[in-house]
Amino acid sequence: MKKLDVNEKLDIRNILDDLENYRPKRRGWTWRENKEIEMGGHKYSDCSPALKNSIGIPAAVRYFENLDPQPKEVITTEIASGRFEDDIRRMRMAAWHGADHLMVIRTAGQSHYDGLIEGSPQGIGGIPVTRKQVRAQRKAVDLIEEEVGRPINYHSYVSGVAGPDIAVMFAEEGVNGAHQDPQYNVLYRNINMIRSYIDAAESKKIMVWADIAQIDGAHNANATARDAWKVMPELMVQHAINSIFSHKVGMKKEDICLSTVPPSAAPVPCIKYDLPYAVALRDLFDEYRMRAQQNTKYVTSSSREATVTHVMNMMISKLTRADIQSTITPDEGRNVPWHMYNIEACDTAKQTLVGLDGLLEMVELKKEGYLGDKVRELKERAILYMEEMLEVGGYFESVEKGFFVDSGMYPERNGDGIARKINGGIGAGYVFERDEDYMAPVTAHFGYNNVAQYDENAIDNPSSLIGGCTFEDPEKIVYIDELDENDNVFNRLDEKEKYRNSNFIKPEVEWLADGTVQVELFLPTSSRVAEFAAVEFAKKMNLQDPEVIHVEMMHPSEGTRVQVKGKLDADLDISTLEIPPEPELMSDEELWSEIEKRPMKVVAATVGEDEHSVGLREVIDIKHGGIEKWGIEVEYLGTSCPIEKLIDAAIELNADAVLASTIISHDDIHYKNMKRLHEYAIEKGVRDKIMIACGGTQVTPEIAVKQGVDAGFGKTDRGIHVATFFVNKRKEKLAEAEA
Ligand SMILES: Cc1ncc(COP(=O)(O)O)c(/C=N/CC[C@H](N)C(=O)O)c1O
Repeated sequence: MKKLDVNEKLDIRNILDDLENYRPKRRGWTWRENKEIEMGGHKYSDCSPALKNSIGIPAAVRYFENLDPQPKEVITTEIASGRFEDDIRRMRMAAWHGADHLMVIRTAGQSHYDGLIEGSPQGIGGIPVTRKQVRAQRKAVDLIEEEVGRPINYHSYVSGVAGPDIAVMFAEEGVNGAHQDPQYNVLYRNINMIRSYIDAAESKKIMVWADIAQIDGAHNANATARDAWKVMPELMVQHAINSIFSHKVGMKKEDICLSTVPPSAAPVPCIKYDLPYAVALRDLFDEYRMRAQQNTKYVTSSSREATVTHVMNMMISKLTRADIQSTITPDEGRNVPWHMYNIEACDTAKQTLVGLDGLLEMVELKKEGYLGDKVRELKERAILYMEEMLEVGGYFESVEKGFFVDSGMYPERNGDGIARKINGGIGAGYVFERDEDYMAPVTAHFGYNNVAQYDENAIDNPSSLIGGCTFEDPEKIVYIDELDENDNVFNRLDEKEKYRNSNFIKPEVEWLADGTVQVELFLPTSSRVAEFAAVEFAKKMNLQDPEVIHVEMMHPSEGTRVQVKGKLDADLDISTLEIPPEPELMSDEELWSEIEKRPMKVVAATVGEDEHSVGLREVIDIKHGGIEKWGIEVEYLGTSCPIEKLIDAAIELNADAVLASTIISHDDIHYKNMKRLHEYAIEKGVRDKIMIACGGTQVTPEIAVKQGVDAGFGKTDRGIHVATFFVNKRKEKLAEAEA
């Protein structure tokens, strides 16, 4: 497979080529290396080696030459739009933003499929996890990890009625991580508990063979409980059940990850619940891995609010321990996640974890007082819970009695837990004892397997009886390409061919050319009215199927913030765009040495009858990277400065340049002022000695230059642009003078 070129989009058809013969490069999970690193002149204590290619957070790009340190925690993003071919593109974006754990949500209800599904049907709320789609994504991720320079863990779920089948396929396809917790089947998918535990033993043994890291399902109780913090005692019990069960099946403790969610969120005083719980959990399970999941229970349609909740969740991770920091997209409360929000979540995780680097070298958790007492109390509640489970006869009986997800905080009970019958649920009665002569010639098979009846020497290697099973001999895998001639990736690719690797683009949020855009409005009316008004405005903007996705009251009558999504039925041929060349910007070092070598003086003012000063001050002052930052001397004449005064001052001070700002643009007065500056400098006989640069929020550089001045600067230009221009222009004039 050709390596990815950063300037070329991932070619999905290439990925699909010869998929039958793709074999995974490796098995097993990869943890990040945690070491002290030095980057950009800073020392980091809790980070891991940087990437070969990556995109730092916006501040890194703008102020720190893309300084992009990677926290020691593995960072997860959950991706599954329903079209795996579009998920692959998002995976590449997420990897560049620091994700090295790509978790693929399964399509709605896949837990109830009683066998593997094949081909590439489109999913709902996730992708149908099929061999072809897993293989295509793992193959693509091989290329993506080459591009960013770090192994990436590919992950999905081993659960549901076809759990063991999924486990075998994951082992064959080189999947690196999986959720596996029989309690999930029982409580949330009503699959028979005996069946679930038998399947789990088989699945876990297969995962052990494949070195697949396991994540449990305790977080689901958080999401399901009435008040999430009320299930803290039982969450520790759930973790214990799945962890020790997994270990007894043969799983290494460092591959057993507890999926732990800070259970509460503001406006509840969340750290008072979340921190004691996080400490208690890590005290009890110090030999296991922590997979810190972010709170999804109290997420609303406000992506800002979700982000703040997630930052507080990561404060908990940093104050205690997280081996995996799993991110939830901040828009989870309103959409199936969009590209941009997966990336926001990754950036939030990276920014927070790196920003809190070294926290525990400066801050210590109190063992006594409120925290110590709560930690102890939670542990006691958990132990009592387990003791009562034993009293009633064990796990199955306690589930039947509705122990789990009761809305009371144990030992308080409200009797509203999720009860399941030991002999009820899907798959009940479908567990059979293996016959005396039962034998399966396969690797990593749990339980009774009478291999000896055929060959005493094959007991530890049953598949040697058939020359190896699919684990040893992947040629034995039966690869099915497609089953449905309509619902498959090839049809979807054809449908969007116009926009694949072409000059045509359309806006999108999750699928190529899906046309979806989001508009943000402030409407000076009540929330109820704003909701309906926003839809009308969206229609006026030619958006089809407009739908309000977020309403936030600023005041009952003064105003409302509304976000609307809709489809824009328009595309663009980018080859028709007139894109001016990017200005070459000089680096700080170059500018400092140029001005040190040859000082520069500039006279600046806001000209005409214009009192605006902020923009010009931003371009001058050191504070926000103004031209004084590089040693340029500026004589500032203030606002409403006559044209003549500005040029006369430049002459008197023997200045190299004049910098004029004009915000007011009525009747094109800003361009008239520029023309006047140019002409007056000629009248005074100094035009060739003085550089003239003019700027303002309404200035279009190309039009400014037509007035005779040397350069125009618009609203996106900053001090660096002006300083670079002055230095380069002066060099040009000196060269002309010497010629
Ligand atoms: C132990 C277990 N098995 C299977 C599934 C999913 O399985 P179906 O949806 O196909 O039933 C889940 C789901 N958890 C939610 C993911 C969450 N966003 C997370 O990051 O953990 C699970 O926890």
